[in-house]
Parts: sequence; structure tokens; C-alpha cells
Amino acid sequence: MGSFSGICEIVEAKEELNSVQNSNGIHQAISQDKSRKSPFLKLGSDDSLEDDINNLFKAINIKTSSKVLSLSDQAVTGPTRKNALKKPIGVGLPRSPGFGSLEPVSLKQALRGLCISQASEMAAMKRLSKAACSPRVSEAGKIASLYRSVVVEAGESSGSLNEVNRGGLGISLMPKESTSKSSEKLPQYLLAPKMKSSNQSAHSSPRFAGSALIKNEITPVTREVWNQTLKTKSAQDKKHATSPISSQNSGDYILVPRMKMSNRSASSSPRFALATTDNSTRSTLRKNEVSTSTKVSSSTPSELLHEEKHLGISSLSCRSTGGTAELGNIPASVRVGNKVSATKLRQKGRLQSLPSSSNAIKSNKGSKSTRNAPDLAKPGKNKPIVKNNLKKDSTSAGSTSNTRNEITSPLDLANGQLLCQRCHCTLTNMRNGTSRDPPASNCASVCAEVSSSNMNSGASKPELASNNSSKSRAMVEKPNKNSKTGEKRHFSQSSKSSLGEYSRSTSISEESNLTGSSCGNRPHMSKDLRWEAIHHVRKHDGFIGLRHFNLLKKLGFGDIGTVYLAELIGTNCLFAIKVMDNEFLARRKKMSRAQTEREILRILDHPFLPTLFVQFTSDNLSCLVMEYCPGGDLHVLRQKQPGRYFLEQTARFYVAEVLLALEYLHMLGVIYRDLKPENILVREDGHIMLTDFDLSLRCTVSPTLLKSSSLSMDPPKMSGPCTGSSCIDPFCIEPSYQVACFSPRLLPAAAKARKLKAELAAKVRSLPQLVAEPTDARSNSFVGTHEYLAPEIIKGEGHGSAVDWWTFGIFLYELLYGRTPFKGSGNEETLANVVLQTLMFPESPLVSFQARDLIQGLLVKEPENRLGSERGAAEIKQHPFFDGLNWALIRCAIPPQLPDFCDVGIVNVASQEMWGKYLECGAAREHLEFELF
Ligand SMILES: Nc1ncnc2c1ncn2[C@@H]1O[C@H](COP(=O)(O)OP(=O)(O)OP(=O)(O)O)[C@@H](O)[C@H]1O
Repeated sequence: MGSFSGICEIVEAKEELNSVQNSNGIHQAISQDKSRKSPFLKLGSDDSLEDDINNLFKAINIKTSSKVLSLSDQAVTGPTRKNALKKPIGVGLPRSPGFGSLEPVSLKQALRGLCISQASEMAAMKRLSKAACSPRVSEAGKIASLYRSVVVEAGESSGSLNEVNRGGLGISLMPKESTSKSSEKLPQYLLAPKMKSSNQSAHSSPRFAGSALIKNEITPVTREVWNQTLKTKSAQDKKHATSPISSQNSGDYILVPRMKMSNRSASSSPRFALATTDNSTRSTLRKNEVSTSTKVSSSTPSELLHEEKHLGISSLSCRSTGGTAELGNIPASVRVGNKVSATKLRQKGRLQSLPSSSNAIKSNKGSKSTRNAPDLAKPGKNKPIVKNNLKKDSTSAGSTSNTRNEITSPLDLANGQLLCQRCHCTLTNMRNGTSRDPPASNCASVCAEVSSSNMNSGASKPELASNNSSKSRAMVEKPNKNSKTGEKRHFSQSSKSSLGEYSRSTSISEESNLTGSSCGNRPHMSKDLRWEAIHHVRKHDGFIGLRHFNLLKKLGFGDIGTVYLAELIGTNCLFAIKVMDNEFLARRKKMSRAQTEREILRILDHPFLPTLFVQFTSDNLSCLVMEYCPGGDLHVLRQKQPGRYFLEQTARFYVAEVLLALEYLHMLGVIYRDLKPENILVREDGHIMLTDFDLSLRCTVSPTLLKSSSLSMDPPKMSGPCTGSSCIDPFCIEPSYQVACFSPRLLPAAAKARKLKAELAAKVRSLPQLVAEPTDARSNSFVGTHEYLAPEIIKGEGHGSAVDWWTFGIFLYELLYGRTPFKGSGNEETLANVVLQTLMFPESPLVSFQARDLIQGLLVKEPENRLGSERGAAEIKQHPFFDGLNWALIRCAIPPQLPDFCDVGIVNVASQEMWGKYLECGAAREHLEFELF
């Protein structure tokens, strides 16, 4: 009867099951059934034999069901469970005439019914197993999503944590070991088909493992995940406890592993955030190193000492940090990075144990004087026109080296300071109340601002972070309250133009850069925290001067001044300060050069040109505070290459960036006139920076939009696979100079793509072009460097912007061949060669036809026939040598090599009065500057 099936039966059966489970015996079950007088048993109570059989069947059913239930009890809930309970019983009953029927049944019928019942039972068990598995899987999914959510939550501020723990989560849901162990206990017929498949299948095996079983299996693994998560979290928490600021930057501490996964991110321009795995990792570590050094240089005692002495320049002292003890709290990736940094720092510390004079000399390795040392031995090598002896100072060298050697870690946690991995600023422990200095909160806001902006920027977060880490350092230390001295007066006497005022005035650009805008007036650097740092100092002290900087190292010296690496006191901001002695300049009639440079620097805003942060005059020293480039210059870099020349792809990268810089300068009406590898510095990210504008010529320029009709003079194209410039990869290596017969056989699709690309490139070429070439500019100055002088300059015919394309040709030649094309045994011979000698290419190294063709086009002696003379950079950019290069994305491209960072040496200048002693001027390859008219 149908009326006896259903919930009632199930409920009854369940109760029975509990009893059976407890009693472990059929007889007991039967007796209990009897004693309970269940309705089910009542049905067959009239016939003793059939009654017994029924009881027997029932007991069997119950026992079998109990197994199912015992296994599935915890796993199966709700409807599934009901079905599971119902079916083994409910299925058997209606089919068995004896069960649920008042009609008497024969033994045969009963036995048949038993068979049917058992078969049904097995089928039901199978179904149950499926039913049990399915929720299990979904529960596993739930657990997975739960963990995900937890992990996401834990790593909300750190994307890479998510990555890391997602990996862990995946593993946690595949408890192979426990699965196999559990499986061993199961009947073979249940296991075999399931266990052959994946782990997921193993979960589905009819072990009827409920959620508890799943939990048991997963727990050991998930515990690991949890532990990892918690460890990371606790490390973060501790960091947070150390500084609330760090919470916003916490993600940075795990950027290292994440960045390993990223493709093309920070290492190109940090700002533009693209770099490969290795590059980004290297970049990160190197940034750590740099930041470490920076941190060292900004140690508080030094600054206090500095403040006490009221000096613009002081010896540097460093304290031992307690960071090592705290490293356990830092994620491994960070620890590794910092270990590397610390190790390198210690090495640097050893280096710094040399007297400062040695440092100065060492540091000048990359400077012009030292760079040309090998060349000086050669006959006819240009000598500097003005070269003062290098002033050596050994004052407080010992103390400096000692203190530097004490440094162990950039993470100064013991002192409540952390080095922010995002902006490399020092994070002061605010939560512990150790920070009482207003600038700390300023840093907090600065960091918060950058952090939040970075957070908001989605995928580009790490890249932006790495960008800021390399470029920006915020201030945290307390201001120099005693520094409002004479310099302030200087600042109040602003003078913008006259040389007389120049010697006693202060910054023009300081005002323009800082007033009313914390971001300065350089859009491409607007996010740079160095603006904030300078702004803060100026706001606090009312001015900014030499006394606000710690000199760390002499970077080099040129014709008109000496360049130092300097740190803005109380911050971790590094700058290159060019210091020029006004008296010296006036004496040597070089004031105008200095002024030209200053004026040009003030208007620059380009990724491949220096940013002038501030300028001021202190004690008759004119100072330009600029971006610091830690990678040395291309002259030094070239010397380090095998064969002392660059590979063509490398050279192409550098000349392409230089070309963009020159194009920009020309658009501003600046003819550079002094292009040479020495003036091209390598940034931390491997991109270039064109410096040194004291020989530049300012002129007017009228940009012209050339229509397609006037662009018919496309340079001859070479046969080669890549003829288009539509590739999104700025440096996709599709050598257009590849000879067709060496090309791999092309698939039709590839050929089609190439054709499309070529067509697109043709269309791009036919678009109107903006040409801003100062073609009318003329100068009769005899300026430049002998080997780079254009023929028209030597001949004194007057020159214009085409001289930059000549020097560009010499520059490319030198990068590719390791020497300049017209170099003679002496300056005279060199000049004669430039005018008279035909351009020759050495057989070795092998250089592509395209490169040689470009050089040939540039080194045309008549400026009017020279490539670029008509349409400037736009013309040159279209040369096949640059085919396949995406100019718009070049600053996002991965540089050919990352620079070796110079040691942050220390110049121990005892007092500001000694600045003059450190001002040296000289030249490596002789600069010529004779105003003829
Ligand atoms: N921003 C910078 N970052 C790192 N190093 C720099 C920076 N600016 C200059 N230098 C180093 O200082 C040296 C001298 O600088 P610079 O050439 O600008 O001085 P100069 O007196 O104008 O020289 P020149 O004789 O070419 O006119 C450079 O060769 C370079 O090594």
C-alpha cells in the first residue's frame, strides 16, 4: 500500500536504524521491531511464517540501509537524505507483494521480492552514492570559494597574496594522500571506477564521505593554507602595527612574487609599468638596494647631527638597525630581497670604508675624467680645456665607513621605521606613537595618496608602485628648524634673468615648480613624490637651499660645474645637484652657458630628458636640483660591452630614445649640439636621459603639419619580413634587414598578416605629420666635441638643427662600431677628416644594411641633403632601421639591459664653506665653444 510508504516509514526506519546501529544484530532488530509494534510489522502479523520472512527481509533491509545511513548521514542532508532513506525501503516494499500488502504471499514470491529488493537496494545505494557525492563536490566548491573569499579578504590590500594563496587553495582541494587512504577501506567495486580518474573523481567515489570526512581530508592541507595565510596576514598585521601607513602599502611587500608572474611590468619605465618577469624582479631587488642605500643615507642621527651643525653638507652617519630581528615578520620574498639588499649594502659599506677622496675618484668612474682615462693614453686624444685637479678630502672618512658598515637592513623596524616599498619613503611608527614629527603624517598622507591612487588604478597597481618606488621617496623626518638663515634671504630676492642678480638670487624655477602645486609643473612627473618632498621643505622652512641636502657622492664634473648625488635631508629623496661656482663661471665667461642650461632645464618635461626640481643660489653657488640617474652614461656602458660596441638591437633602442628626446627638443626650439654617449645617462629603469644643455642653442620654431601629398619622399624600403610599424610591441624583433632568402617559409596566414601590417604602415605614413624642426635657426658658434662636430660647424658656414642629425649619425656609428668615424690622431686631423674624408664602415663588427644606410643618410656633409634636415625626427623615424618599432610605446619597452648601479659613495664635506673646493670643471672629450660672431 502506498499509504505506508513515505515519510512515516522513513521516520520509523530511521529510528530503527539507530537501534540497529546500537544493537548490532538482526535478531535484536527484529525483536525491537516487534516490541515496537511498528505498523509495518503489524501488516504481516497474522501469518507467522510470512511474518518471520517479512521481519527477516525488513531486518535485512534495515541493516543494509543502516550502512548507507551511517555513511551518508553526515554527508547527505535535506531531500537527498530523505531519498536515500526512502529508497532502500520504499523501493522494495511496493514491489514485494508481501510488504505493504494485506494479501498473503508465498515464500517464492517473498524470495523474489527479496531479490528485487536487494537489487533495488543496490541501485539505490548507487544512486545514493551519486547523490552523496554531488553535494560533496559542491561543498568542496563551497569550501574552495570560502577559502577564496577568506584569502581574498586577507589579501585584499595585496593582490599577490591572493595569487599565492590561490595556488595553495588549489592544492588544498586535492588531498591525494587522505583520499587514497580512505579509499583503501572501501569495497573494491565501489572504488575501482572512481579512483582511476582525477582527484575530483576520487571525491566522488562512493565512500559517502560527508562534509566531516571532507573536512578531515582537507584540513591538513587547508591548515597549511590557513597557516600561510595567517602568517602572511600576521606579518602584515605586524607591519600594520608598526605603521598604519604600511597597511596601504602592504601589497608592496608581496609584489616580488607577483611581479615574477607578471609580463612586462615595472622594469621598463616604472611609471609605465611594463617589464618582463626577470627584469621586474631584478628591478625590484635593485630598487631595494637603492632604497637601502637611500635609507642608510637618511638615518636620523646623521640628520640630527646635520641639524646641530646647521650645515648644508655633513658627514653621514648611520645607525645599526634592528630590522634583522623583525625579518621573520616579513614575507619571504621581501626578506630575500632585503637580504640581497643588505648584503650588497654591506659590500657597499666596505667600499665606503675607503677615504672619501677615493670614493670621489671611484665615483668618478663614470664621469668624464675617468671615462676617458684609457683614451688619454692614446695619441691625439682630446684633452680637457679646463680641468682642475680633483680635490681630495679625507675628512671623516673613517667614521663614515664605520657607520655604513653598521647597516644591516633597510627595515628599521626596531626604530619604528619601515622602508616603504612603494615610494621608498621611511615609514615612521605612528601607531606606537613614536612619531611626533609633522612630516611623518605628511608622509602618511603622501603614501596614502599614492597608495589609494594606485589601488584605484587597478591592474597597474604594482607597476605604479614599482614606478613610485623607483622614482619617489617621501619625507618623514622632522624639519630643520634652525635652517632659516641667510639662504632664506636669498630666496626672497628672486631674480630671473640678469647675471648680476644671478649671483645673489635664488630660484626662479623653485617658485614656478612649487608654488600652488605640490606636483610641480611637469605632467610626466606629476606623481613623483620628490615634488612633495621639496614642497614640504620649502613650505616648512620658507626656502630650499644647500643646507637641506646631504651630499652623498660626486657623480662627475664637466665644463661648467660639478654634479653630486644628494639626498634631501629628512627624506629618502635622491637628486643630482649640479653645482656651479658663479665666480668661476664669470671669470671663464661661461655664465651664459650656465644660464642656457638652466633655462632649457626649466622647460623640459619628457621621459628621456631631465626634470629640474628646483634651482637656487647659495653662497654664490648656483645649484640645479635634477633627477638622479644611477645607471652611468652610455660611454661607460659601451666600454663594458664585448668588443666595446653595442649589439644592433641595443643600439637601436638607445638611438630611438635619443631621437625622441631630440625631436622634443627641436619642437621646443632647442638645438642640442652636444650629442655624445657621455651625455646620455641611463636611468634606474634602463631608459635613457639626455643631459647637459649648456652648449644648446635656443631658437624659434614653427611647427608645420605636412599633408600626405608632401610626404612622398619615403625612404627606400628594404626587402624584409617586417615592413610595417603597426606592431604594438615597441621592440618586436622583426628585422627588416633580414634577407628574404633566409626568412622562414611563411604560412599563408602569416603572409596575410604581414601584408596587412605593411598596408597599415603605409597608411600611417600617409597621415599628416607634425614637423617642428627649427630649420631656419642659424648659429656661427664653434661648439661641440671634435669627433662629433658637423662639417658646417667646422667650416664656419653657420649651422642649424641639422647638426643634431649629424651628431646623431656619429652617435649611432659609435654605438655600433665602438668608435667614431672621423677620429684622427689629433684634433686637427679629426676636424679635417670630418670635412674631407668619405664615410667608411669597418668590416667588423657586422652591421645591418639598414643601420649603415641610416648612418650614411645622416652623415651627409651638406646639411641641406642630410636626412632629417627637412622634416627632422619624423623623417628619421621612418627609416627602415626603425621598422617594427612602435614609437609611442618605446618608453614602455624593456630596455636592453639594466644598469649596474653605482655605489652610493659619500663625499665627506665638512662644511658648506668647502663647497668651492669641490667644484671642479673639466671636460673629457674637449668641448669647443668659440663665439665667432
Ligand atoms: N642627473 C644626473 N644623474 C647622474 N649623474 C649625472 C647627472 N647629471 C650629470 N651627471 C654626471 O655628472 C657629469 C658631469 O655633468 P655635466 O656633464 O652635466 O656637467 P657639465 O659641466 O655641463 O659638463 P659639460 O662639460 O659636458 O658641459 C656627467 O658626465 C655625469 O656623469
